[in-house]
Formats: sequence, C-alpha cells, structure tokens
Amino acid sequence: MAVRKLLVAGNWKMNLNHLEGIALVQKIAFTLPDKYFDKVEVAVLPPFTDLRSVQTLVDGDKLKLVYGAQDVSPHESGAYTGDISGSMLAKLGCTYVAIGHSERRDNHYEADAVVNSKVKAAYRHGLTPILCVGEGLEVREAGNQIEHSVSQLLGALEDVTAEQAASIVLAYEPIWAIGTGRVATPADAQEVCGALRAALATKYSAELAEGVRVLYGGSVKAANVAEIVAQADVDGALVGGASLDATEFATLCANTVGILA
Ligand SMILES: O=C(CO)COP(=O)(O)O
Repeated sequence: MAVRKLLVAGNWKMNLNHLEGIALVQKIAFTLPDKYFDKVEVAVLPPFTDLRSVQTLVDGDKLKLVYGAQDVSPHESGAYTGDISGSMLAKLGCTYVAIGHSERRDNHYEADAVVNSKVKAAYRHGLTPILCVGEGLEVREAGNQIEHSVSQLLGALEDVTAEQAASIVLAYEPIWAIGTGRVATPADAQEVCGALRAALATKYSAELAEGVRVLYGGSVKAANVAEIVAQADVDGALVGGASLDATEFATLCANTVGILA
C-alpha cells in the first residue's frame, strides 16, 4: 500500500491581515519541532494579501511549512477584475491552492465547470489543487452524501489527465460540519473519503487512488483530530477556525501523530 504523508492545512478564510499572518506562522513554526515535519506536512492557506509576507518569512527563516492560496482564476491574464492568476501564485512560491470550497460554490456561484477550469489552471502553473467537495444537510439527511460528493469530484476532474490527478489532494468537507462545531463522526468521514478514493480508482487506476491524499474538513479541532485521521482513507485535515490560533493549530498538528501531545 502506498505510504501517504499526512497533510494538515489551515484555511484562514478571510481572517488575519499580513502582520497577523506573519505572527501566526512564526508561532506555529516555533511550536512544532523540526522532526515533526518528517511525519506530517503542514500548510497554511492565507488570504491573497498575506502571501508575499508569508513567502518572505518562510524563505528567510527556512521554515518547513508550506503555503498556498484559497482560490485561483481559471484565466491566464487580462480583463478579469479581482481575479488572481495561477502564474501570480506560482511566483509567490505557493505549493497549494484550495479549489471548489463550499463557501466559493455558495457565495460565488461556482458550479462544477468553473471548479474544473480552476483545477486545470492550477496544473498549468505547477500548483497542487486541494479540491473540496461535500454535501449540505439536506443531501446528508436524504442519504445521498456519496453520490453528491463523487459527482462533484468527477465534475472537477473532467479532462484532467492521470499524470495531473496523481498529485491532487481531495478534501471532504460536509457543509453541515463547517464552522458549526458539529464534526462528522470518524465513520462518516471514512465513508465518504473512502468513496472518493474508490471513484479515483475507477476513473484512473487503483494505484493512482492509493497515492492520493484525502483530507477531512469541518469543525476539526485539536481534541477530535486524532480519531478522524486514524481512519484508513483519511490522510489529514483541512482546518478552518482552529487554524487561526497558533497553540490550538500546533496542538492539532501534533495530535495527528501524537508528538507533543
Ligand atoms: O471550511 C473549513 C476548512 O476549509 C472548515 O472550517 P471549520 O474548521 O471552521 O469548520
């Protein structure tokens, strides 16, 4: 079986200006021992306006954590007011870009076709997509969470090659669990994360699916992360609120592997 390195990614959403962002990254890096990063990859996803400062800090102090953006334009350049291109993010040293977060699907009406074009834009510029999928409460109550999440996955991967998809990171984020304190049970997380991996195996190959990391996101905290990432098909966490506090986030990271606990 492929050995998948755990990934904990902090999605800051629209929080923390660049000065606050620097302070947070410094504290996280100071709290986690170097040996930790051999076992777990830690990423932060700050707002666009913080990225240059985070880049300078990470490069200057040779920090072991990586960073990325929360969105990317499907376009290359031109008259797209407010958009940020993949080449701009690549120039800022971004490793990751979150694509298809439910807050963008809901607040900015991003349908699967837009998500798909953003995934392709990320690959054009060497960025690794953290592709977010997940159902709302009504879909969950109707028992259609797998069908819904797999459909979003396949929509996002239209015309994406196996070579590209091999590096993708998936994040199962049930909307009813985001920012609500109502975390999915480990079994709920495993069910959908396992189904997403199975869908990758069907579309591409079992070997590819075995190597792809599937994260869970939605009210993950230091206190509940261990049992979630202990599931066979859960390879880390995408963390919102709990990523804004250095002590909580560093403890959460540590608890994924029991270091510093
Ligand atoms: O949306 C999320 C991460 O992308 C999850 O947010 P919370 O951890 O605040 O529930």
